[in-house]
Order: sequence, then structure tokens, then C-alpha cells
Amino acid sequence: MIEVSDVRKHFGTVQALGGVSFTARDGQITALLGPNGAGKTTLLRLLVGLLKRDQGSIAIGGVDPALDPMAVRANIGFLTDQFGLYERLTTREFLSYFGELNGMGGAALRQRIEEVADLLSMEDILHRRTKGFSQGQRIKVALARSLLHRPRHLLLDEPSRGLDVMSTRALRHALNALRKEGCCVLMATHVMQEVTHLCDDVVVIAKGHTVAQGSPEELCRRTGIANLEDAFVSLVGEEGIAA
Ligand SMILES: Nc1ncnc2c1ncn2[C@@H]1O[C@H](COP(=O)(O)OP(=O)(O)OP(=O)(O)O)[C@@H](O)[C@H]1O
Repeated sequence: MIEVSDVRKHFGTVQALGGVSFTARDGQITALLGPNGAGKTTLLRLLVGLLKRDQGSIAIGGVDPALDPMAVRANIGFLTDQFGLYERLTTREFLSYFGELNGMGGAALRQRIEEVADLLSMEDILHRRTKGFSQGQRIKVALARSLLHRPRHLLLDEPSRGLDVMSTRALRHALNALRKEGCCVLMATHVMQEVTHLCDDVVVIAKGHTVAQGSPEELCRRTGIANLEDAFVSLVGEEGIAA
């Protein structure tokens, strides 16, 4: 479970987060929905301990990433927009390397790489060097890396960008499987269709503040608007859109 309470963060005079609070539960996929500049990436970076908050509290599986970042990272998979691939390595070599960094090895690691490749439908690129990979292939490798150590929490920053229809379906299938295993998935996204079809819960943020939290159906009911995209625009308001 991820618990966030009144988290604030400034970069100099820029307020990135001015008070974000929500809970993301185990066995659920929670969407982080907000206009450009709302603070989604900043929040994810705070959650994994890459940034330090100015104020508020964060607990990932009960642990504060500011106090024990290593314990939190052992329990978290993080997909950012920086994939950090090593282009001279094949996908399998890259995953082996990061598996070993996470204390895995031998037959167990080899088997886990096959499992993750199967989950993400990426068997065809396991033997290839990552140099020249398409955007979708790069995302798959980075996602595979974040899943190798079976994290209980998965943080994804716009995971479906650049994915074709088949890869998007493979991603959805993988996220559904992780949800069934009880994983807590938090996903920043702009794709309303993905939120409607995949997410149990939605946290709406605008200008660094939580605006609403609820299932897609609840948000539609609350706003009296049948379509999630229109409900989102109504919750955020014209002010948030211009942020
Ligand atoms: N390192 C930084 N230095 C200065 N300002 C920053 C920094 N990182 C983020 N910001 C600012 O904080 C605010 C939130 O940015 P953030 O990247 O978290 O938004 P986002 O919701 O992820 O946006 P997008 O959907 O466009 O990716 C923005 O105004 C951004 O310019």
C-alpha cells in the first residue's frame, strides 16, 4: 500500500506539489491523472526517494522512502521516462545484469527473465542488442527490468506511450496479472481509455493539489457526467488545464 499525506515540494520558487494526499491499495491499479505540469512525475520521484519532500508524509509498504530509500527500492519497481538501456548489451544480458544487482542469479534469474519476457510478449527481442530499439521495445525492456525482482509496488510514468495496439494489450495483460498477484500499481497516464478499462481507482491532481479520488464510475457519478474525460475536465477546471 502507498500512503501519501499532504506532500509538498518546491523547486526554488516553483511549487511542484502544494498538498497531495491519497492512498493506493494492494491488488489495485491506481491512475494518477493530471494535466501537464500537475506534479505527477515529481510525486513519483518523491515516492522512490529520488527527491526529498519539503513537507508531508509518505509510506510505501509502511516504510518512509526519505528515511530508508534502500528498503523502499527493494520493494518497488519504477518505470520512468529515462529507460537507461545499455545499448551494447542484448536484452537478456541487460536483464541479467540488473537481476544480479538485485541479488538474483543462476537458474532462478534465467527463469525469471523468461517469465517476465513471456508476460510482456518480448521473447523476440531477448537475444537482440538494445541499440536501435523502437520506443515500444525500449519501454518493454525497461518495464521488464522493473519487474525482475517481483516488487510489491509498481510505479509507472506513462507506460503506454509509444506502444502499438498489440504492445498496449500485452502491457494491460501484464498489469492485470500483477494486480491479481496483489501488487500495488500506481500509474501516471494521460490515456483516458486506459484508465476506464484498467484502473480501479483514480487520483486526480492539478497544480500540485489532489482534486479528487475514486473509481472511474464514482468520479463520473460525482460530477454528473457520463464520460470520464469530460468528468476529468470538470474536476480539474479550466484553471488546471492551463497549468
Ligand atoms: N527539477 C525541476 N526544476 C524546476 N522545476 C521543476 C523541476 N521538476 C519539475 N518542475 C516543475 O514542477 C511542476 C510539476 O512538474 P512535473 O514534471 O511533476 O509534472 P507532470 O504532471 O509530470 O507533467 P507532464 O504531464 O507534463 O509530464 C512543473 O511546473 C515543472 O516545471
